[in-house]
Amino acid sequence: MREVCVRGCSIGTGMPKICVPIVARTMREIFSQARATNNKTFDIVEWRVDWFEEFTNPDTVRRAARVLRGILGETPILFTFRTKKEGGEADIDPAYYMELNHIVASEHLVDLIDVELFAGDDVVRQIIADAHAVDVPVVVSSHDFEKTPPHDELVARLRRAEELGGDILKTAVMPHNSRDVLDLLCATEEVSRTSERPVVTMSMGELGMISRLSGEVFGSAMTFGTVGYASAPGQIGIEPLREVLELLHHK
Ligand SMILES: O=C1C[C@@](O)(C(=O)O)C[C@@H](O)[C@@H]1O
Repeated sequence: MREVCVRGCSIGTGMPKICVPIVARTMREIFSQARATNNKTFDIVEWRVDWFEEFTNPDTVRRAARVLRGILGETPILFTFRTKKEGGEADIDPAYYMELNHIVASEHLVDLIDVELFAGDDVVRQIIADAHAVDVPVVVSSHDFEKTPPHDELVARLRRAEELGGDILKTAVMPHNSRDVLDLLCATEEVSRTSERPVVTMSMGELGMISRLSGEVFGSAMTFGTVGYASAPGQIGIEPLREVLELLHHK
């Protein structure tokens, strides 16, 4: 399916969906960042749990997820633990990575989960199997905060995410020149045209900002925008983001 639907939000059709990251260290910050999104127009919230200083306690994670749900209502929640080597704030033991994802998916505390492609095939397969058993779709993601790998490598990573069973295929990379941005856009166009799954890509930093705006043209189904707090370089506020997405929207 080229479309993934969560709480009525279709990822893979129409305008790219806007996802707002929550990058909070404490319960209080989770509360205030979530509240700040109320009355704003966007589609999905990504809870970047690697920022949460109590992520090692599953009960606190459960409690925080319930707080989020209480504030966000029907807004879909994407649960993401981003490890340091992929640009995140913390590292996690693979067994606990699997356990945490299993808890939030099987208890339906969130609507989508993110698993890192480079966590290793066995870990990725297990997390996907657990999530699919309870009908929770999985984003399989990869990141390079240093550079943009060559076109063929970008395509290979997205295809591998699909082979492993990912429902959404995602990659974020850092450009050093405009050619790198074009490579990312080319790979996005190619995979989105030929794969069975929605693709989400971004070229980071200021140079790559165009890729966060042009998803509908080149085949990226979701884009990350901020309500005050960015989780990666090059993200812009959701209001200007939405204006440009609407401008570029075609039926
Ligand atoms: O993987 C991604 C994409 C991202 O790195 C970006 O560049 O917008 C932001 C992260 O929060 C998210 O998990």
